[in-house]
Amino acid sequence: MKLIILDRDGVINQDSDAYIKSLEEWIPIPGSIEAIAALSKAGWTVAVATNQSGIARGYYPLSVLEAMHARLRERVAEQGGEVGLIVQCPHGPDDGCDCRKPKPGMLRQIGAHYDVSLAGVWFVGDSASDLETALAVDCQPVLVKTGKGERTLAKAALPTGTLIFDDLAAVAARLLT
Ligand SMILES: O=P(O)(O)OC[C@@H](O)[C@H]1O[C@@H](OP(=O)(O)O)[C@@H](O)[C@@H](O)[C@@H]1O
Ligand SMILES: [Mg+2]
Ligand SMILES: [Zn+2]
Repeated sequence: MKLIILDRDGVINQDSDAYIKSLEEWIPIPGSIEAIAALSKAGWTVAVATNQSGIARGYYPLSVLEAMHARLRERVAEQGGEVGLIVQCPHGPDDGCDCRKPKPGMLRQIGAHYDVSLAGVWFVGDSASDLETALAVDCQPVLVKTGKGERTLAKAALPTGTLIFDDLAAVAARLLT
């Protein structure tokens, strides 16, 4: 099974240090919707694993988060593709949950959902915690320079073997060649 797992904010849509708090603030990164559609039309299953501590912080309700994910599915479907399982962690940093990245609970949930091994599965993120999450379950860490990606690159050495791309469109182009 061709499975790829994406972080959301900073990879699929623009991110903000003030969180993405409304449907209006949910703005796809140029090329990302098309990349997801192209991958899915080529037989890839595209899943999403996203921290959403804004829920626990009371910045936006679950209904707004669900509206954002419905919009994502809508936009990809308009391009003839589809989005697979979207898993979110609504908890805060102090809630001690098992799903908040860099804990790998969401990736494990995706692997179990599709009944596949996560070994070598590309996990595409923009932050260091995404890369850490990938390593925890033997996924292939992939960094994009969108969102917080440039900051992640500048901050510290990346895990050995991390693949680096400008954006999700470049990730898809590599996988589809
Ligand atoms: O990149 P993903 O996982 O899809 O989502 C990240 C968001 O949940 C938010 O995560 C927050 O981190 P804290 O949750 O406050 O540590 C901040 O980094 C925000 O800028 C960001 O929008
Ligand atoms: Mg992110
Ligand atoms: Zn959680």
